[in-house]
Amino acid sequence: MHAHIQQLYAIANKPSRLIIGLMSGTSLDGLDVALCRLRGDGLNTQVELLRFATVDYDDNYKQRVKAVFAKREVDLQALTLLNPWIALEHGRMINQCLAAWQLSAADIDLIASHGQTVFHCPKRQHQLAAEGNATLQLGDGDHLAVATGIITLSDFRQKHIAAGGEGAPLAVYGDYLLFSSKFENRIMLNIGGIANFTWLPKTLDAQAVFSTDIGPGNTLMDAYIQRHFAGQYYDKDARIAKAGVVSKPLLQALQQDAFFQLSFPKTTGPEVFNLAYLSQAQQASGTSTLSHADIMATLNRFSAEMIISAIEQTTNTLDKFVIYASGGGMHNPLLMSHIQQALPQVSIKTTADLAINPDAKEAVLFAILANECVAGGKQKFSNAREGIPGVTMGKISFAD
Ligand SMILES: Nc1ncnc2c1ncn2[C@@H]1O[C@H](COP(=O)(O)OP(=O)(O)OP(=O)(O)O)[C@@H](O)[C@H]1O
Ligand SMILES: CC(=O)N[C@H]1[C@@H]2OC[C@@H](O2)[C@@H](O)[C@@H]1O[C@H](C)C(=O)O
Repeated sequence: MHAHIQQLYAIANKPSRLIIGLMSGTSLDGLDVALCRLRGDGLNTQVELLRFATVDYDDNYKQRVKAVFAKREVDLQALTLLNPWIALEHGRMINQCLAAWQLSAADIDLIASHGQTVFHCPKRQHQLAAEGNATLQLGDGDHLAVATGIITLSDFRQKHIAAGGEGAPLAVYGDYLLFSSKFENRIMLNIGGIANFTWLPKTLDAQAVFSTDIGPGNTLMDAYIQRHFAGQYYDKDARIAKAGVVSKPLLQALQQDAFFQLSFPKTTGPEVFNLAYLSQAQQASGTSTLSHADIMATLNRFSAEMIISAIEQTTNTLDKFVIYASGGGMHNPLLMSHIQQALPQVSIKTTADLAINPDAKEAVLFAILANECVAGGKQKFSNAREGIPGVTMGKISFAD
C-alpha cells in the first residue's frame, strides 16, 4: 500500500480530525479559513469551530479574478495562470493563519478547498441542447497541497454535477447533517453574493429537505457600489440605501426574470445578476435617471423581497419555523429589518445560536464534505427529486 493511502487510512480512523475548510465566494472579499475539529460522520457529525479568519484579498487579487469572473469571453492565458496562482495565494494565506494560530502543517489532517468560482452555468442558463450543467472553480488542489504540506480535498462541485445535480447549493449536505432538528422547522438562510437557503423540516424527512439559490444577495448592490463609489467595496451598514427611496417600477422590472418563476431547487450567479441586468431593468421601467441612493434602496429591497417570497413559498401555511441567517448580508441592517418586518411572526436567529460563527458557515460546510469523503459514507444522504445526489465529493491531492 502506498504510504499516502496508509496516511489517509490513519486519518479516517482517528477519533477526531482537524480540518481546515476554505471558502472564497462570489463577493471576492477574502478567503474564509475555518479550522474545525470533526468527530463522527453522517448524522453523527460533530463540529467544533476552533479558529476562524477571513484573510482579505488585496486589489491585485480582486483585479486578476475579476478579469475573468462571470465573463463569457476571457483571456485564456490569464485564466490558465490563475488556476495555480489562486492556489498558491490561498496556500500562503493558510500558512499565515497557521503561524498566527501557532500551529504547523503536521497538526492539520486535511484541507477542504472550495476554490474560486469563475463561471457557473446550469443547462437552464446556457440552453445548449447537447450540453449539461457545468461550473468552474479555480485554485488547483495539488498546488495547495504542495504549498501547505497538507492533504487537500478540492473541486467538490464536479461530482455533484456528474451525478445529476447543478453543482450547487452544496450547503444542503452540511446543513442536514449538522443543523436538522426534530424540535423546530428551520430555514438556513445564507446571504452571500447570491442568497440561498436550506429547508430543514422537523420531521427530519430527508425526502423533504432541499437547498436552493434564491437570487441576488449582495452581488448587485456590491457591483453598483464598486462601479459608482470609488474606493468602496460594499454599502456598509446600508448607509447609501437608507438615504434613498425604493422605486416601485424598477423593483417590478427587476423581479421579472424567468429565474424567479422556476420551481426549487435552482442555482444562479453573477453571470445572470449583474450590472447589465440592472441596466435592462432600468430601461424597461424608464428609471434610468434615478439617484444612486434610490437605486441602492431598490436593489436592497429587491434582494429582501426575493428572499421573503422564497421563504413564503417554502413554508406556505406553516406558522412555526425559525430562520438561521449566515453570510455577509446578515450584517446589512436594512435588508434584515425588511425581512423581519415582512415575517413578523418568525424568529430570525443566526447560526451563532447553533454554535457556528455565521461568517464561517460555508467554510465549515466544506470541512464537513471532506470529512464525509475520507471518514464517512456509511449513510448516504440523497434526494434525487430535489437535485441532491448521494455522492462522495472532493478530489484528493497529496503533498508530495
Ligand atoms: N456591515 C455590512 N453592511 C452591509 N453589507 C455587508 C456588511 N458586512 C458584509 N456585508 C456584505 O456581505 C458581503 C460578503 O458576504 P460573504 O462573505 O458572505 O459573501 P460570499 O461568501 O463571497 O458569497 P457567496 O456565498 O455568494 O459565495 C460583502 O460584499 C457585503 O455586501
Ligand atoms: C457555483 C457557486 O459557487 N455557487 C455558490 C454561490 O454562492 C452562494 C450560492 O451561489 C451557492 O449556490 C454556492 O455556494 C454555496 C457554498 C453552496 O454551494 O451551498
